[in-house]
Amino acid sequence: MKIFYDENIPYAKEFFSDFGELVPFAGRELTAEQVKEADVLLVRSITQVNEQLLHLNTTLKFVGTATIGFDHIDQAYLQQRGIVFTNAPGCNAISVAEYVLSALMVLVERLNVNLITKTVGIVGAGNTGTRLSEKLEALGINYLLCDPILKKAGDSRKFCSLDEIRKCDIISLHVPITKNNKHSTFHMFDQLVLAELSNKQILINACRGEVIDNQALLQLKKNNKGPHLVLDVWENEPNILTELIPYCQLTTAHIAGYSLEGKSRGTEMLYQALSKLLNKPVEMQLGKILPKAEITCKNQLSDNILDIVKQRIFDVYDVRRDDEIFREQLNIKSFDYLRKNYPVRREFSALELSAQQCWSETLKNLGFNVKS
Ligand SMILES: NC(=O)C1=CN([C@@H]2O[C@H](COP(=O)(O)OP(=O)(O)OC[C@H]3O[C@@H](n4cnc5c(N)ncnc54)[C@H](O)[C@@H]3O)[C@@H](O)[C@H]2O)C=CC1
Ligand SMILES: O=C(O)C(=O)[C@H](O)COP(=O)(O)O
Repeated sequence: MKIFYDENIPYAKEFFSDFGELVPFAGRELTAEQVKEADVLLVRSITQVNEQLLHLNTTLKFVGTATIGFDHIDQAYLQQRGIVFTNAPGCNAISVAEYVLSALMVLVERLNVNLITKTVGIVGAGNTGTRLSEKLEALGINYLLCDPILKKAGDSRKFCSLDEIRKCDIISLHVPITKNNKHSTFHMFDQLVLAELSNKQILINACRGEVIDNQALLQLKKNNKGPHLVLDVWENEPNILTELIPYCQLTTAHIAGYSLEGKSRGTEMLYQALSKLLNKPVEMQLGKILPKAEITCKNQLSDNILDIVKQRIFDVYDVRRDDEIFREQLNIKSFDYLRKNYPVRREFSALELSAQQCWSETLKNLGFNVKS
């Protein structure tokens, strides 16, 4: 069996060697000729999987993307060919939620904001939106959820409209990119919507770049208007609108979901799905492969709970590191290079803390590994 896998899939060898011959490929460069003998194709979000790629292949049985997003997959075509498809729902939801939290902690400092008095509007209450809401709840920060699809499906949580979200102090986007349906998200934040936002609000996009009209955003910012921006994702990646970068408070190369755990969970989920398809026992576990984290905790300088939480968050992940790399290196290295060579980042759960302090419960609820 020939298993073609994107070279950026972590632990592919560990998980898939027993299934057959492994053939790595560069995500944006895979051709129909190369993949024509594949039995299994494992991709990440940058490989377009469609008829154009697969028309020479007659052997493919399984396509897996080690990501939650599947806008790069022509599912109807795969179905028509009888090829089993799976994505990796939730694999990186914690990672994105921790990215957002780290960004909020930076902006609290920089803009002198009292988070406890603010409301965060979460658009999309799926895996990531939910993880984020849980972390905000742990901190006692008010939030609103907008997800008309889950509301209609009978989700018992309280939902609000997008109009209400637009009035929130902080808006964080966690929707898939969709076009031509009732709940399309393409340019959900277009010129008209963006123009309504004030320069006191914060807009965070860590889902898909096309949810915000980037040109309209740039024009607004050039006119000294519009919200504070945290942008992880961009229209037309990897050829992004670099003019927007100086107008962002924080800006990164689509790495919100790139914790080691987040990326590797995607691999593990594909391994589980392929094992099921081939009736093989699930013998490998990510927990046994992941290295022990090396995280240094800085001394906490305050007894204020939010300051303590902020320090522990930055100990594990300070988004300013990625923002600096992006601003300094994007002229020299490509967008894809920065993603491919992303430094190791761990999730809060990788930091073991003792439960002696009164704020331990808060840290535990945020996802830190608190031992009693
Ligand atoms: N920056 C990054 O590294 C990452 C980006 N993503 C992106 O974030 C998106 C969300 O991720 P997950 O929460 O894991 O996906 P998910 O599929 O679990 O949740 C998405 C939610 O959005 C809702 N939704 C769809 N259209 C909507 C609309 N018009 N208004 C409000 N809600 C709507 C859906 O009902 C669903 O509950 C992914 O589709 C992906 O494109 C995901 C992971 C990492
Ligand atoms: O899971 C998703 O959806 C994402 O956006 C991933 O973080 C994308 O990562 P790559 O597949 O582009 O490495």
